[in-house]
Amino acid sequence: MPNSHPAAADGARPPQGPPAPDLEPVTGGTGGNPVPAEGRSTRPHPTPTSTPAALEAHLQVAHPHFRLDITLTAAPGDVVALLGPNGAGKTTALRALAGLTPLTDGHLRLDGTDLTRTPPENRPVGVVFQDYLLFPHLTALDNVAFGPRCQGASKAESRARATEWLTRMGLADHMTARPRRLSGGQAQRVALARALATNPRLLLLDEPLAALDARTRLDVRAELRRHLAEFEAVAVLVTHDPLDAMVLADRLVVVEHGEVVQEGSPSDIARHPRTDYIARLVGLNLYKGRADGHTVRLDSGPTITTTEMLSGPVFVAFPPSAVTLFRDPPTGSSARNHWRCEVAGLETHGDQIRADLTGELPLAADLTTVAAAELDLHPGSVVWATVKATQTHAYPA
Ligand SMILES: Nc1ncnc2c1ncn2[C@@H]1O[C@H](COP(=O)(O)OP(=O)(O)OP(=O)(O)O)[C@@H](O)[C@H]1O
Repeated sequence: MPNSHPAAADGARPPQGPPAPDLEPVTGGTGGNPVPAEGRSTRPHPTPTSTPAALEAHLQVAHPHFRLDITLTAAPGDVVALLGPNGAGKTTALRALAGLTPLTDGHLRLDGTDLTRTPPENRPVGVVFQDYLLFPHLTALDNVAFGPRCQGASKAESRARATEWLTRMGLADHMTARPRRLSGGQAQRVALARALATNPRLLLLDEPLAALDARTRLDVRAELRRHLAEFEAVAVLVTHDPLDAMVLADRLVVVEHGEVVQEGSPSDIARHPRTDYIARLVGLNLYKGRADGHTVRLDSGPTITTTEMLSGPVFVAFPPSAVTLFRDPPTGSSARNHWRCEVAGLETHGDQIRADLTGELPLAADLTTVAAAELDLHPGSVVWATVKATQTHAYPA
């Protein structure tokens, strides 16, 4: 989130004021995105050495109290989502890709061209910022035409390209509207058109749907998915929202504490989470232990019976919906797994109640409001949690 950084220590900031619509063309340009005016140069884009877009980056950034060290690679047409908790370093990574935050070490290659030291305005990169950063005094058309114009296209050619992109985005009737007259979803599409109108080889999107209300978000998410599927170069998006990541991206890269903790397809990550953060994100209870046949002894002591036959270090996961709670120690239950727990908290989760349980095995359990009332659950209640072996999923750690 560019505007939430404690200090623009690297000199990157939103535009100080709108450019004149008939601005003299400046050669180069980061997707027509607002880059620091003082950083503009007249050098053209570096010429790619091969046609297909491919990202290969090792991003190392050292801030006073934070260190980012991640490797990112992407094939042409890939949509990669950087997912992670607050402060994980997602925005820092995105800004490093855009050249807005300099690398302390590492490299960035796009289509085989080394861009490590290329200033932002000379990178073939388009950025959609979280709050879009549209020029408030320019029409939608001029906002989008700004990028091609900066790249040296004539005024007529820039406007023609902007018209084409806005039409593709379903905004033909809003060409002359200024940003304040656009809805959130429309402004998002103008920002996307502005980034795409320069034919970027790398498209960066920072929390692209965060500024939208829930209803608009649903529509814009589906639209954005369509546009990203058509985009033939590399797209990297940053998000907190697992749904956005799963819907929009082919590959997720989960970042925690400035490092990549897991990457893979959305379904692989959902099935095999490797950290607590990811497990919570996809709504699973996750434990680490050592398997010996069908029994997994957790590092914290208790055992879980699973259907998989494994040996050595493993993860075991099961959803909160797989947990059944009893007030008394279960006797007739067919579940092989039962643990004594204490209710630490209760919260509404959709039309269910989610119980946060502590004890020999900390876990989350979902139950209906009727079941919660029958069990007379409240913080401090002692309950027995059971899970069938068939509801667990074990995989090598
Ligand atoms: N210019 C800067 N100077 C010093 N520290 C910075 C700077 N920019 C970011 N940081 C620090 O780097 C860390 C990572 O921040 P970053 O914004 O990249 O995280 P994030 O994953 O995008 O988080 P969020 O989801 O909250 O936006 C934070 O601790 C932040 O305070």
